[in-house]
Amino acid sequence: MPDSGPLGSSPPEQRPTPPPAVPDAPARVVADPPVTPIPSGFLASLHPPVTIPGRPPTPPPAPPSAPPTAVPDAPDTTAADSALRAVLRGPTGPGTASLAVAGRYSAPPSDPVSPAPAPSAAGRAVPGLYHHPVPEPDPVRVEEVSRRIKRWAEDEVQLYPEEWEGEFDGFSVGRYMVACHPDAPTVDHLMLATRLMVAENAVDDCYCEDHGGSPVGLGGRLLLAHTALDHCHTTAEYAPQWRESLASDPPRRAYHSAMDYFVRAATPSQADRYRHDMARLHMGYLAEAAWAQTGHVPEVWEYLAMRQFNNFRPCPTITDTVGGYELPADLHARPDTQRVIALAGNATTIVNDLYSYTKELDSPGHHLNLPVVIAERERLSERDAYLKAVEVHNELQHAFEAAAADLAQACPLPTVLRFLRGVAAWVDGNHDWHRTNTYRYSLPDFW
Ligand SMILES: CC(C)=CCC/C(C)=C(\C)COP(=O)(O)OP(=O)(O)O
Ligand SMILES: [Mg+2]
Repeated sequence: MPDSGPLGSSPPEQRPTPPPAVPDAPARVVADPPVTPIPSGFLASLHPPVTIPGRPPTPPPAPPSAPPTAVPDAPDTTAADSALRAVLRGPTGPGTASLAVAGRYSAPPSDPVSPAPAPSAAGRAVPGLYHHPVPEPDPVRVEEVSRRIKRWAEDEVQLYPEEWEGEFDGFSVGRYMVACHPDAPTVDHLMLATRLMVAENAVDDCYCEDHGGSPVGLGGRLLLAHTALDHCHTTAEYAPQWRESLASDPPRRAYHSAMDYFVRAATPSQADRYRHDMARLHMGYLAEAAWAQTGHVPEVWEYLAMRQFNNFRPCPTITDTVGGYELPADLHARPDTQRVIALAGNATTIVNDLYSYTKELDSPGHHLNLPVVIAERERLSERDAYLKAVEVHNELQHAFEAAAADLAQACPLPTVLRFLRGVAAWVDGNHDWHRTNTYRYSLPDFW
């Protein structure tokens, strides 16, 4: 990798072989356009109305028949949301077209607060969950990303044995990443996110969860895998053993290869941002594992703190690399940017807790997720705990949108606005993938 010293660099023979038919060329960073209009009501463009061809707009989903108990679900048209909509719609006027997010905003202009139609793909949204529908992901891109990622998984990193192929296909990572990155300029850019997503899930499944994972010894495995992302700079005597270790199991091969592609497309500070986020993720895995080993059920706030680390954060924070531009490190490091990112990660991860609830109840052991922890710690029925977890999610999602609006007002630079739109697109795409992935998830029977 370009940013590694001599002892840490991968030898040429370990580099992934570019596929022969449609090359996975390294994606390039594209300069951000020099446009600086300050948006009024930027929030609106975070979640533009979704229009599905051939369908008239339809009203928003009806509220759940059993409404949440503490914090009422907010409709899609609150004052804060209106502001957010305007901000994230992006600037208008001469020279601003390139700031619009591709695909996402291609529908004819309409009332920014008009409700989105019912989603076209299968899968029901969690009743009462505050979310924003997304346009159907571009099927041509989905197909191409799906084709390339399978080739990468099978030919470049030998990720899974034959019997796991159905599960790999059922994960639908192509649909996931196309929905989450509507502004990716090319499929090569989408592949950066797709490889990392597959690698992250391989580590979670094989080291932590149901494909051979265990809390026992997890720290050692994670640390060694982390060196595929953050190279080991060691002595001449020991470096070859470290290099060999990177090819020694599917999770490490996947991390190593996915990171290699990513580093070649990212700036050094983007790569380092990703490493930092992955260290956070691994710390979260370790806290979850430690609690599993001792049978500890955390307080709800402690669980939420753990889940802030065992979290999707590394996915939305690469939105600029995948979009072919860079949010400069000093803007990324601002406390208000960090708050936006943390809230986005937290909302998306609680979405996972809600959609994966029944899967996790059926899995071996006592799998913690937010409804389970609330039920146990606050002595609520499973249903009431689940409904409360929906409210927790909604509050996090609203807080994310409010924080994004504040940041857009405080720092209305084009790259900041585009990054905010990218994070919001990731949040919405993540929800859509969970909703539509009926191979993997099903809702409980609480309504
Ligand atoms: C893609 C990525 C960074 C994943 C890291 C953490 C992770 C696997 C999640 C946030 C998803 O949660 P969970 O492990 O509960 O996943 P499933 O419910 O099994 O889909
Ligand atoms: Mg889960």
